[in-house]
Amino acid sequence: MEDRDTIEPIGIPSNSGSNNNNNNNVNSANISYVDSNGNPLSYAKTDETITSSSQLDTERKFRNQFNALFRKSATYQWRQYKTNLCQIIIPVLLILLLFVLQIVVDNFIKDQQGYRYPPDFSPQPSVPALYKYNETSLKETSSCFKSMGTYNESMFYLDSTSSKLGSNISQSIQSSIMSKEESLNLIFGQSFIGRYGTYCQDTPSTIDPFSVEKLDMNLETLNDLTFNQWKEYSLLGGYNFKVVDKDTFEVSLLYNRTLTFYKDLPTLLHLVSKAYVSLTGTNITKIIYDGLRDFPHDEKLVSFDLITILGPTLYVFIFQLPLPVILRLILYEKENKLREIMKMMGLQMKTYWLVTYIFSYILYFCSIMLVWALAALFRFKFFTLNSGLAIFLLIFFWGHLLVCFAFFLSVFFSRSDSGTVLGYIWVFGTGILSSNVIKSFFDSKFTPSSSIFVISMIPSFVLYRALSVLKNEVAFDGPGIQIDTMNIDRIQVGSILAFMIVEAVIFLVLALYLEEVLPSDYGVKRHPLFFLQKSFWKGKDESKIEKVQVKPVLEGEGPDVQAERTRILNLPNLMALEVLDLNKVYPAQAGAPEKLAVKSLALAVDQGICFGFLGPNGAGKSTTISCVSGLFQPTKGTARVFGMDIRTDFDKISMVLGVCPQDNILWEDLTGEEHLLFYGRLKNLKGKELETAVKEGLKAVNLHNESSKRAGEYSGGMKRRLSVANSFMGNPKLVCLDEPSTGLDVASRKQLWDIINFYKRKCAILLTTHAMEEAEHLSDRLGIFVSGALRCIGTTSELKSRYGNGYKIMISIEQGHEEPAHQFMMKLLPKATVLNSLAGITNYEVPKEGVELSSIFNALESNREAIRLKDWGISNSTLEEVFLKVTSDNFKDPHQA
Ligand SMILES: Nc1ncnc2c1ncn2[C@@H]1O[C@H](COP(=O)(O)OP(=O)(O)OP(=O)(O)O)[C@@H](O)[C@H]1O
Repeated sequence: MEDRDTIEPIGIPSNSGSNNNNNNNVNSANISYVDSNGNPLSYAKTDETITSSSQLDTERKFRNQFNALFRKSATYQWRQYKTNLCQIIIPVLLILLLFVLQIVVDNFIKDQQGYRYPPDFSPQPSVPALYKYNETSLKETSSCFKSMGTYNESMFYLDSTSSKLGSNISQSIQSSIMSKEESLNLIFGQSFIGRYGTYCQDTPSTIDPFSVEKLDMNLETLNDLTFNQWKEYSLLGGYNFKVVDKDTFEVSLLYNRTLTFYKDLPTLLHLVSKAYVSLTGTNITKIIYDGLRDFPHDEKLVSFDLITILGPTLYVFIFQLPLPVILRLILYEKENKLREIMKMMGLQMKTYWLVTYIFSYILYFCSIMLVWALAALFRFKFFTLNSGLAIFLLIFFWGHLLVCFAFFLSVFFSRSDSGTVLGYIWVFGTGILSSNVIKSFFDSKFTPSSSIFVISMIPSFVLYRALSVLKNEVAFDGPGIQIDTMNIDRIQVGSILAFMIVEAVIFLVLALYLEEVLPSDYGVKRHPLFFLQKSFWKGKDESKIEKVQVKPVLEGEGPDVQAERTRILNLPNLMALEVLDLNKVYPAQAGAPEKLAVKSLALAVDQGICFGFLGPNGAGKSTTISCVSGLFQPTKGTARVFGMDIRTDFDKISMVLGVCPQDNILWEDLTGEEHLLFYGRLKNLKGKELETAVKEGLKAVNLHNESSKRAGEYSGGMKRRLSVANSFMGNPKLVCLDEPSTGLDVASRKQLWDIINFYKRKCAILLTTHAMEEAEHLSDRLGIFVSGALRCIGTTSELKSRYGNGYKIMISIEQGHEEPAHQFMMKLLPKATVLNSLAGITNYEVPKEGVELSSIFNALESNREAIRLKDWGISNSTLEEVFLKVTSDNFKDPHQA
């Protein structure tokens, strides 16, 4: 292992002779940025010198990155099988529930003998006239009519399309009424209603429904005619006038349920009462609507199609259920900064979004296809009568809208829990709203198309619209949507799908845009109008980028920090990292004012060395690393990695950057090996090279025996070692290690040091630590931070000699002889001061200047007996002392002029 005290810059630093100078007399002139030959100082200790960034492999290859991310996501999703299974099983359970409910309802109906549909008319309908419709019954008409109950009045039949309308009809009927015939019956065809009235117009009042010709046929013929022809002639309804005279008007109404869905009942009632009023004048005393009855129709079992009725309400939940799952998938990586670390290590965001899209869609698609298969198996009319193409198109396009909408929502959340909860609230909230409120807008003929348009802008509502169209077409024995009816006025599948596509595109664009510009905890954000900037479309114009020139002098900085500034202005060769007057201000947050975390930081890290960042908590070390690694955008100033600017070339930089952040950023469900494979692939490794790199990486951090264990099952120290191994994958040229040894036991820490020492020379390392021993052991150069600024910079020995307090001498004296021994020491070293004295052991501090170690050694050894000296020792200043001194509140740089 290297002795850090022997590491000096290449060339002879001009302060190297200052070790023996009196600290208080050292001034800025003693610390220089040039060697004895006047060349700028270089500390580089690399195996392979890089002279231009073009020598580096900075290309982000889409194929490799897609492969890396796809494999990682596939493995991750596979491990998430419990969540994914739930996602699939819940809709399946809902379908099963619906199926079971239908069975229960069917059984209930079967048990309720005498129950007839529809049940909720008032007054209650009379028993419908039933035809036992079959070949035999048609032939044996007389027996058929027996089943028609008490219906035995004569009827009048009218259809305006028939030639039976005549000018003398009115009189004929009028006279029939006036002659108090027992009963009159009229049947109207659809064209009659269509011609004379609709619900909202006044026209019905002008109609005289008695202007009909009395049909000369008996009841049987009439019923036969009604039964066999109501479909053909589109008969809407009829009247059975039971009592019609000047005082009383009693009528019952016949309706054609199949044709009108009861919609025309009010019109029919309105027509007849108006006609009666106009016929008889105003002296009516009684109008009795005696009842309703169905047209004669085929005998069939009364059924209640619960599945079709409840379908859209339930399907709107089922089709939306993947939303919270997708949100969780996206927000897990966002919350745990996994997305940011992938970005820092080179991942292109377009690849990230593409792969996330594919996986989200697959999740959705699998679950919905299973629902479809199951519902078809159970013969749900919604899925069996409607055209398969219409259902597929709905599933296909809704999936895209759902995923894009999830992307959009994810922008506004940083925690996966809150996003998932909102997802569920959204699914159930909009589901309930759809079937209770929105339904009436879609069902009503009077909702303006502009309102339909606005409502359909909400994804859940456009889904409901599509589902209810499909449902309407199968309800009441409808034939379902077929390919040739998909775009008819009532259905408009095309326009609904178009809505979905347009919305999907809008939400996707909005999501990607907001991700770029919306302030968030991490990441570099763009100007809100970035898309108007030329550079967005045509690439960056280097000449337009503000040049950052390091200030040669900054007031209040010590001479070594200033010398570093001058060195940056006269760099000897390409640096692994140049930090150029970097400032970072954290904006004010609730209750807390804005914080200047890094102040005009200027330093350079040579190739192949380890540069240590020391400083108390909150000094700005992590912030500096975060700016260099692209987690935060600097407020002012910049940094260059191998000459590439972090403001403009981060895409390239990320390919030669390795980052081990302060927290372990890992996928709990991926193994150590899978982590390394992912980062290796991301950095363009493949085949044997990748395999070897993974093996070596795992061995280096001593995880080779735990390589197939999931990161979530690792101990804290193992996770830390894996984070370090991740950062060194793929031959990075600059590695940022933020407190890598936190939480490691002594053995692991020593092992980590070996790793860092192993990688040194292959790449430059930026190391923050609170362990002085570690800093001393690993760092070729050190900078001590206080309150966001560098207070001193240099090699360990330089710092010790500049800021150390001198030698420490310890003597151990036999009991009772302490005083003469102390007198002896003060005579030998008049400038010595006692640090502490206890139980015969006294510690002295002696300034270095004017002290010769050999003379102290000789004096103590030759007087061992005389002063009753049991033991003694001498040591240099420690880095810890330097640190405590430099970071103390009342520190005044003794070298400052
Ligand atoms: N996201 C943030 N928002 C606001 N202020 C922040 C944020 N992160 C850090 N700070 C503040 O910036 C200052 C520098 O913090 P930073 O984490 O860089 O210090 P550090 O030297 O790394 O400390 P430590 O040794 O404890 O990790 C601190 O005062 C801290 O409170």
